[in-house]
Order: sequence, then C-alpha cells, then structure tokens
Amino acid sequence: MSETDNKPTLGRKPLGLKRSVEAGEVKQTFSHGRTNKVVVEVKRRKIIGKPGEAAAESRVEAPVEAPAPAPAASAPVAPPPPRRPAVPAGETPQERVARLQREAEEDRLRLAEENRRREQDERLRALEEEKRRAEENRKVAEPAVEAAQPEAEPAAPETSEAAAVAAPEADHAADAAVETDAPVEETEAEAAPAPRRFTPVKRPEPIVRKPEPAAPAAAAAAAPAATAATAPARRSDAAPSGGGNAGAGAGAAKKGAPPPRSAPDRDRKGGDRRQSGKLTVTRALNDDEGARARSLAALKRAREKERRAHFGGMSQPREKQVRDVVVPEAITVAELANRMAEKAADLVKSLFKLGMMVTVNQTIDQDTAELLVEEFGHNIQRVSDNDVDIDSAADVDAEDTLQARPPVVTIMGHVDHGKTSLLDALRGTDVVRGEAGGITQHMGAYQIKTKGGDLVTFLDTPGHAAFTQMRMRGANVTDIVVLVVAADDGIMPQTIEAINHTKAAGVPMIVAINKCDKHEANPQKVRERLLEHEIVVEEMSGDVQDVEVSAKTGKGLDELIEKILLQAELLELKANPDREAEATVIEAKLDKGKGPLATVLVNRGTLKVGDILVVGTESGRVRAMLDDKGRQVKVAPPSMPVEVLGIGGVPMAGDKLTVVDSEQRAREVSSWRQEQATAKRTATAPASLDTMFSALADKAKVIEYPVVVKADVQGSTEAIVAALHALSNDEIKVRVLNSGVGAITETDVTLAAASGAPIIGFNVRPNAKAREQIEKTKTSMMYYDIIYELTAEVAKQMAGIWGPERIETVVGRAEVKQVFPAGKRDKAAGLLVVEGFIRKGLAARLTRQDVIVSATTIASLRRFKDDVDEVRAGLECGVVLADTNDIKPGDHLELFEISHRERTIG
Ligand SMILES: Nc1nc2c(ncn2[C@@H]2O[C@H](COP(=O)(O)OP(=O)(O)OP(=O)(O)O)[C@@H](O)[C@H]2O)c(=O)[nH]1
Repeated sequence: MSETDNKPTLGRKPLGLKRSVEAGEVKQTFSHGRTNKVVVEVKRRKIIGKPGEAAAESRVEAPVEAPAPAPAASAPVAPPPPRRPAVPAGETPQERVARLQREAEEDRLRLAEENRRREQDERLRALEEEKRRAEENRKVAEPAVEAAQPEAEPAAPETSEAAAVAAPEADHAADAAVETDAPVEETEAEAAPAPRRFTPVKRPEPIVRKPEPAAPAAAAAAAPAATAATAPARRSDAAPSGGGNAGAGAGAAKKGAPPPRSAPDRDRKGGDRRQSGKLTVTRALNDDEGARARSLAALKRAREKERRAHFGGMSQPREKQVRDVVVPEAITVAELANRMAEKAADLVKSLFKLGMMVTVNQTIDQDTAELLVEEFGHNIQRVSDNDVDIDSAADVDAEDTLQARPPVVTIMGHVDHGKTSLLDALRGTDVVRGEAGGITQHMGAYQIKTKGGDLVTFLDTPGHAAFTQMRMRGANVTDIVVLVVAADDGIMPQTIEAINHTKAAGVPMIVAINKCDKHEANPQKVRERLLEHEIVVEEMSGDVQDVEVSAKTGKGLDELIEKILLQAELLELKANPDREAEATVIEAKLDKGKGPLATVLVNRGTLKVGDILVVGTESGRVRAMLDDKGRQVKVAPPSMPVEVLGIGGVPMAGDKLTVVDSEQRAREVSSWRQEQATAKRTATAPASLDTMFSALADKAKVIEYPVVVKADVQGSTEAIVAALHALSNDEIKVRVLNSGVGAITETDVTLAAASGAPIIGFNVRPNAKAREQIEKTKTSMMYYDIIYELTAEVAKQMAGIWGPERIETVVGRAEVKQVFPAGKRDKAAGLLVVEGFIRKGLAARLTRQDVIVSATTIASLRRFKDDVDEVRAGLECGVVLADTNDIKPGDHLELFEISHRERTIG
C-alpha cells in the first residue's frame, strides 16, 4: 500500500483496514519444533502523528464536492501509537512472543478505534453536506410553494423532504451536543447558518459524566420531537436526499454506532473510569496517552465477578426440591446422598447425630435410609431386590396358552464311552473327528428331526472329569438324560457322577449301553453294576428304560429315539410360544468377527431377531440367530437351541436370558446385576482374630502359582479354572489372576508379566499387540487344546516351583557322655555311638529329654586324637558340632542324611 492510495478520487473508496495498516507475520517458535504464525498489524505512526499530514489526510477523506469549510478542522487527530517500552535486554523467546502478541493486540484495537472514529467523522461531514443541500433546496422551493399556496398551508414544510432534512440535522445536532466540543460547534455554525428546527437531543448513552451547563436540558426537552421526526425520515428519504455519501452516513447513524469522544471529554472521565459503569475495550484503549490499558486478565476478573454476583444472587432464593428417592434394601451413604441430591457429608452428620458412626462408603439399611430421607424432606420409595431384577418364576403362563414342545435330551456319560459318536449317528454328522484329542470339551446343542417328523433337541456334554459344571448344567436344563455306558468298559467315575447329577436334577433317565458291536461288550454286566447306584433298568424289571446301541453300526438307534419320544410323551412337555422369550445359556464365547456369541436354549416364548434382552449381567439386542447347522433363523420357538449375536458381553454358561420391553429396562437390570456381582466378589468374609492370623500364617507358608487363563468358550474357562484349583494343596496353591474368553490380549500379558505368571491359552492365541508384549516382557506362554494335557503340564510346573522334596534318613544315634573345651571357644562332646554310624559332615539334631535343642552338622570327628571320617555303633568318639556349644552330658544326637526327590502334583 502506498500513500497515493489515499488521495481523493471521483468515487470514494470503501473504507478498510488496508488503507492505513501494514500487516506482517511473526513466526513464533516453540519447543519440540512447534511453530505458530501471528499476524501483526502496524499503523503507520509517522503519518498520523504529524498534525500537518493529519490535516492533509483529512482533506483527502473529505467529500470532493463539499463547498463548506473543510471539516478537517473537526476531524479528530488519531492518537499517536503508545510508546512501546524498550525491549528488555534478557528477554526470553517466550517473553518476546508474548510481548509481540500483546503489542499486536494493542495495535489491532487501536486501529479499530481509529477506523471507527474516522467513520464517525465522515458521517458527520455527510450530514453537514446533506443539511446544507437540503437547506439550499428549501430556499429554492419555498418561494415557489409560497407562490402556489399563498397562505393556506404554512405547515407544508412538514413533508417528507423536510423531515429528511430535519432528520440528519437532529441527529447531527444531538451528536454535536453530546459528543463534540468547540471546533465542531464552530464548524457547524459556519456550515449550517439556517435556523434550527430541533433542539439537540441527548442520546441515551450509558455514559456517566458531568453535563454541559445548558445543552442537556434543551436536549431532553426536544428528545421526543427529534426522534419522532427522525425515524420515518431515515427510512423514507435518507438515500435519495443524500446521495451515496449521505446514504452511507445515514446508514452508519442508523446502526447507532457510539459517537466519538473528544479528548477533553476523555480526560475528564479518565479519573473516574472504574466507577463509570461498563468498561469497553474502546474506552480502555482510548484512555490517557501513556496510561496502561486495562489488561485482559483484569477484564476477565471483572466479568467473573459479575457472573458470580449474578449467580450468587440467584442461588439464595432457590427453593428446595422435594424428590422421590428410590431406596433398595441396602444402600451406601454416598449413593443415597446422590439420589437425594444432598451432600454426603450432611448425611454423615445426620447419622452421627443418630448415633451411627458411618463413612460415606458404608452401607446402611432401608430403615436408616428412610430416617435420613424424611429428615431431608424427601419422599422415600422403598424397593426390594425383586423390584429391580426380573422375576420369571412369578410369571406363570396360563394353561390354555401352553403348546407341546420338543423334548430336550442331554447325553451324559464317562469320557470316550461314545456320546458324541452316538449323537453323530443320530444326526448323520461327524462331530467326533473334529474334536481335539477326540474328546468333547464344549457343550454342543443340536436339534434333529426324527423319521416321524418329531423334533428332539440334544445337548452333548463332555465326559472328562474337569467338566463337572457343564454336566450339572446339562442335567438342569434338560427334560431327559440319556446315560451312555460303554458295554466294554462298564460303570466309570463320570458315569456315577452323571447318575448323581441326573438324580439331583430330578429328570428321567434312559440308559444307552453303547459299543455293543464290540466282541468284549457285556451289556448285562452294565445293568447289574447300575443296580449298585439304584438304577434298575427295565430288563431287570425296573422303571428305567434301557437300550443296547452301537454308534458304529447304528444298531438300536431307532429304538433309542422311540424311547425318548415315549418318555417325552409321558412328560407332556409344553410351553407358551406366544410371549417374550426366556432361554438358558448353554455356552458362550467371544468371536473375533461376530463379537460375543451365546448358544442358548429357548425355554419358553419365541426369541426373535430384534428382541431386547438381558442375559446374566449383560444386555443387548438380538442382531442375528444361527441354528445348529449355522443357518440364519429369524425366530426360535421353545426347545430350539440357537446361537445369538448382539449381546453386549460374554455371558456365563447357565445364565438366564430374558427378553424385556425396552433398552432402558435391559440396562437397568444388567447394571443392577453387575452391582450385585461386584458386591459379591468384593465381599469379605467376617473377620475374626483367629481367621486373620490363620490367613496371615497361611500366606507366609503357602507358595502361590499364579496363572492367567484364556479359553475359547466360557465353559472351558470354567472347567480349566476348576481343574487348576483342584491341583492346589496345602503348600502350593494355584492363583488364577484372571480368566476369560477370547484371544489373549495385551492386558492379559501385562497382568501376567506383572506377577511373573504364565498365560494358559486353551484353543486361543495372542493377538498381534499381545504378541509384541509377550516378546518384550518374556512372558511364559502355555498353549493347549486338550484339558488333561493342560492339567498334567501345570502340575509338573507347580512341582518345579514347589521344589524337590527333602527326605531325611536317620543313619545313626549317639549319646553325649561328657563335654570338654576344644580350642578357645568351642566345646567338644565325648560320644558313644549307640546305633548306626556317625560321619563327619552329617546333619545332626541334638535333643535333650526328647526336645530338639539344635539342628547342626558334625564339624569334626575324632577318635583317640586322630581325625576320622566315620565311627560305627558301639564305639566312642569326640565331636565338635557346628554353630553350637550348648551341649550337656546326657543329650542325644540323631544323625541323618538329606536327599531330594522330584515332586509330583495331581
Ligand atoms: N466299536 C465302537 N466304537 C465306538 C462306538 N461309539 C464310539 N466309539 C469310539 O469310541 C471313541 C470315543 O468316542 P466319542 O464319541 O468321542 O466318545 P465321547 O463319549 O463323546 O467322549 P467325550 O466326549 O470325550 O467324553 C471313538 O474312537 C469312537 O470311534 C461304538 O458303538 N462301537
């Protein structure tokens, strides 16, 4: 930008910052290579500062055609930029940046103020010009009007044109009266000699100042007239009468921009600035030259004070709100305070007055809570646990809504007796071959259609000892149990366990004697052995159905199905399919792609895609359902096993799934259940001194073997944890730091690494991040896919930690006959070897009247002043014992050898 830009031209250039401002950029450099660019605008101080040049500039700004005396005289000279303090010598880059920012901000504000002032001046000049022209027009028009209407309408000047003239005049007069001082008044007097039609009006500016002696009174008197005439005039005639400049001026006037203040005015007010009401940035910056502008921080403080005063004033008369407080059977003080929207400390104080010393985290009962709620003026709403949780037992379906449903049959038996093979044969599939180690490790759920078109749901349970929980669950969700006993193997431990589970669940049993194709098969022996467990089969004139089958040849399978259907008919299995579904989780896992998956068995109602559900401590919405063959299904009627997608987390096998009507209800129930589960987990057993000391003693003695367990399905996790706990004994205990379902994650590795624990992965592998972490922390990993290999290996490792077993073998005994000094400090004992032998270096226990005095070793052994290695029974010798001189005649010495043996666990 050059100076010539400001020279007058025919058309006025729009006003803008560019005209008098130079903009530049300051690059700030911070630590870590960060930079920031700050735009710095600089006013050319040289030009504005000199009075002569200022006048020239004012002339430039004046309208070209203005014949009136140059209003330059009235143009306020822009204040010179404040003198910057000298740059301090030891200024740091940060300080420099801060200074530059501050200066830039100051410049910007000053510039804005100057622009505003210049606009104001232009507006004034435009008004002057307009007024002058209007006056001229009037002078020209008046004789003509007078000629046309001699004396009839002397009020005619009150036309819109006249109003248009009056408007700027009034505006200007008001402005002049309020804001300008001597020079402006002089200019006005010269420029507008016409008689005044309005008295200047004082603007309703919120400025507190001492009024000029005469002006305000006159202004106040004329105010209504001036505003009444001004408003329509501005709207209708401002543009046509004033041309471009006048229009702009009127526009500016319309916006009501605050009028500029003259220097003396400012000086007058400078002293009482703080008391003068609202402090604007303009005022702050236009203060006395050289005086410091009010800092931003000060402005902020003032605003904050104002705000506080505002809110403080409001909070006092606020009325207390009475709330309905939902109180369960037990609630913590903090939670109650939260529900009452009161301060926990106040509640504690009240309880203190009631004689109860409690902390905010302590739980109080419902009655105590009621006292508090009433004391604080709220209403209590007592709820019991059942009000929150879903009580499906209370929700009984009417008899007429029930319809026949397929039977649920659980196949149980000892490991490798052919359960999966039998099921495969029934389904026409081949699950056995896919199983690791040939054993079932999950619970499988399948539905088959018989030749007659009947549906039967089968649950396959694992036979291995570790899966007790799964077998128990299987027995609990089923209608009928098929006990598979291999004819060649007979009754085995898990066969007995299955019998007990079945009896406990109170469900009917059908015995399938399998592997009857084998030549060593002895079904009769199986029947007889079953008698020992009070199972009397039909063949033995009992009421338990039995059937000889062969999964291999398919023998007896139809008969088995027949018997199942017969049994089901006797049970009259029914459920209401037309209601919200209820189901039981058979198995649950975390799938990498699908998220949490749960295999559920619908107990009643029909589960549909889109249903909102609560399952254990989790909630969710059924996104999709897959049947046992992996096909998508939209609905699952009673007795159908389906895999459900869309649950928020992995539920526990055995959890109940319930469909609820809203997501809010689902969340409410699941979070309540989560709270309960947490409370249960963190609940501590009542402490007594006895239990405390025994726990401490245990801690000191027992070696811990920490592990982290991750498995593919929830049932396996449970089984592994149970199996590991079973390996613990009084001296070494397995401590499962964490167990879960799904891939081994970074969190698992971090946890394991912190305790030096190995991670046991059952059918799962670590993810990429976890692998990195494993490398870094050198965490020991143990991967398995067969549970008995896992337990065997862990048992071996535990034995290794435990250390080899120390075995003491007593090899001799001796009696102390006499004691005599040996050397300066030691004592020697004269012994008679009574039994076995004594040898140098052997471990020995010195006993006095059968109480152990010391455990030591034979430091030296002599016979007749000669050092010897060994002395046999019946001979006398002299010994010095290591680390002890507490020897007396009559003491006995027991000599033993120590050996170590590898230990085994399990
Ligand atoms: N000869 C003969 N072999 C059978 C028969 N049924 C199963 N087997 C074999 O017995 C072995 C074990 O069969 P599984 O079906 O895996 O036994 P399981 O009871 O399911 O075993 P877990 O699920 O691990 O408890 C397999 O090698 C089968 O081939 C049968 O009727 N006859």
